[in-house]
Amino acid sequence: MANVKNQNPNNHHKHHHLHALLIPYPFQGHVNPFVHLAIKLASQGITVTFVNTHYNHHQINSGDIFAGVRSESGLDIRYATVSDGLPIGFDRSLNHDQYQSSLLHVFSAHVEELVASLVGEGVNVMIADTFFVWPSVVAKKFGLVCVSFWTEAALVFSLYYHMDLLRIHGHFGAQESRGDLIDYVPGVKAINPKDTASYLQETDISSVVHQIIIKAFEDVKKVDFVLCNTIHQFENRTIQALNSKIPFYAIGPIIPFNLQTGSSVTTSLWSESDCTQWLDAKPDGSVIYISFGSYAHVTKKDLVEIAHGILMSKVNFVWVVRPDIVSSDENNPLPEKFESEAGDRGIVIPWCCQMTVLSHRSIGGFLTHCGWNSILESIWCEVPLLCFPLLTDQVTNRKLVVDDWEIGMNLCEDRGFVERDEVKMSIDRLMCGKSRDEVKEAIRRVKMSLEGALTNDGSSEKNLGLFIDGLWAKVGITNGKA
Ligand SMILES: O=c1ccn([C@@H]2O[C@H](COP(=O)(O)OP(=O)(O)O[C@H]3O[C@H](CO)[C@@H](O)[C@H](O)[C@H]3O)[C@@H](O)[C@H]2O)c(=O)[nH]1
Repeated sequence: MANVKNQNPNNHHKHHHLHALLIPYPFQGHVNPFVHLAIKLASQGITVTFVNTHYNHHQINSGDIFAGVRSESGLDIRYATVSDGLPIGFDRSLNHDQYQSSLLHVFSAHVEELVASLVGEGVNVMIADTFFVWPSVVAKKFGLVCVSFWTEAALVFSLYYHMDLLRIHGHFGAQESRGDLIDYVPGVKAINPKDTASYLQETDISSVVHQIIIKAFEDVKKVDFVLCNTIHQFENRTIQALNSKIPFYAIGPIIPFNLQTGSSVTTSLWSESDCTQWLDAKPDGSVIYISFGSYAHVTKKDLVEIAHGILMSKVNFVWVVRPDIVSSDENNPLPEKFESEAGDRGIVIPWCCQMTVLSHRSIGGFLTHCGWNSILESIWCEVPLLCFPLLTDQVTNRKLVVDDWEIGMNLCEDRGFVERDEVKMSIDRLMCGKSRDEVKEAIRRVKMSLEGALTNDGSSEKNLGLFIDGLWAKVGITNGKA
């Protein structure tokens, strides 16, 4: 299995034992990197207990998701489930705010019960998603070292971390937000407020998501370590500045490499369609892959414009149209004759194994909502991006991809206005325009940085080592062994 190393027999800490409890925010874009972090840590000889919610466990429908990895590679990864506070049949997509409220107010009580039952098994570290509002409290209660895992870019972390500064300057939480550049956040080069996470741009900051973010970023100031799914080379200054406040380790990219070598952990919350045979029949680089991730909704109006733009462009496509992409009570959001008009040029599927699709030789572009995992996976597969950010960090990720790294293009210049002619033109530009070669070249360079970070003396591998040393030191102290 790629990226999985054997336990190091010379580990100078062999007399102790680390056992980490990993608790992802229960969304696909968080579960995926947590699963691969679990494998990474277990490959370093750490015992891991991975926690899925009952609901996600039920959706994944594959029993103990680590059974295969355990038997093939002997990694000590255990699996536990916990209630998110709602019945399994509850429609979490349709009732987003109730779901988030349950995670905000109820989830920690269930987590505490689980942790209480596991401390007897030697759990001494908790690695929880930064979006949770309770990690430092729960960790303290059970005497665990507390680690926060941030599954987005360090830039986004830094802006949330400095919300108080943004507030003082009137860039967050003001009745009328300022439009001038934000040029005072340590380690962050001047940024247009329009490029910050959508939640930072909203004037009403009383929503449940705002309550979560505000509380979560108070809590993260009390944890022992932060891990981030980025690389030093991408966000050097931002990471350095954060490091002066909190031990912050860039250990990315954490993506499903194992899919390329056959051994895998099932994480998909929807069942996957296999389109490999269809892709096999298409010429190299001729297909655009389209997906808007697992979380965001798209309006029917925008979806219809995109559909027409795709038809007009004449390129081949694979389009993931999640069953709830508009809303789970809207069954068929695409224009009536879309699939028949597309004919053999394209397929529409509810979900797929994204890494398998992206790494197929026929894929030449990715129309994406700019979820952070999608960006890392696309870079890894050297697939240029067409950006259609919808909300949250996706807005900032677009800036990184298009303006800073130049590895992608905008779908629409005005984010609020999607129009079929512009969609067609953008798809054509990405797939066969003059600037395509430059974008391809840039993405190759960025991919090299990602690869470099993962070599033995690469920055992410070094940071992982430093983090684990830090864990040992902390566990030693909390165990009174120093
Ligand atoms: O058909 C599909 C579509 C997606 N994926 C996978 O699902 C994950 C999606 O993650 P991401 O691209 O980050 O998007 P979201 O699901 O939208 O993720 C949420 O979480 C991310 C960070 O954790 C944020 O960057 C996003 O904005 C937020 O919406 C990726 O690993 C994809 O490989 C599949 O396997 N099959």
